[in-house]
Amino acid sequence: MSTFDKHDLSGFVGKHLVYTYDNGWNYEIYVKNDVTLDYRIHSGIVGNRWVKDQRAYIVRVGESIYKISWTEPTGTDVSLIVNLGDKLFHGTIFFPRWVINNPEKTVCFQNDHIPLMESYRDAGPAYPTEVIDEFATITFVRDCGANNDDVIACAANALPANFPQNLC
Ligand SMILES: C=Cc1ccc(O)cc1
Repeated sequence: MSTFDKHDLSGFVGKHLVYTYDNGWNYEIYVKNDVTLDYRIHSGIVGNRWVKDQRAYIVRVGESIYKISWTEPTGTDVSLIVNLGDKLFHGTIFFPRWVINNPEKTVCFQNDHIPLMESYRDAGPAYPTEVIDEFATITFVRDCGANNDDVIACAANALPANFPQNLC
């Protein structure tokens, strides 16, 4: 029997995190509410891609441990473990083959191009899936409250050079 309320996401909703995967890819997420996240990619094969209002499954699996999973209009599937207590993060990204072949096609503010992303997904090729399975180091965490549209509001290449220090 767990000692915490697995339905209570109040310790996670509103969190804004910046983290770097062990492969060097730098990412950022904002947990907008119980079922939604925004994210921005700073570097890696799809650096400068950003997304708002991605629907996600968000669950609490430990005192300060959460899991976020979703499937994208591109056909990319993602599952993240965020262990706030130990500042430990792990991500698994399941890229369809077409994204690996042409990552630049997904580098945009996705919300403005959903039908295009779905058409790429449907055209494929989907397989073989490329699985990226990496730990990450959380370098920045803050609380921004729920449903704050100012947290992620531009591409990474439009941020000030001192980001995220300018937010403290
Ligand atoms: C493909 C999106 C994505 C967003 C955040 C993250 O940590 C990994 C993948």
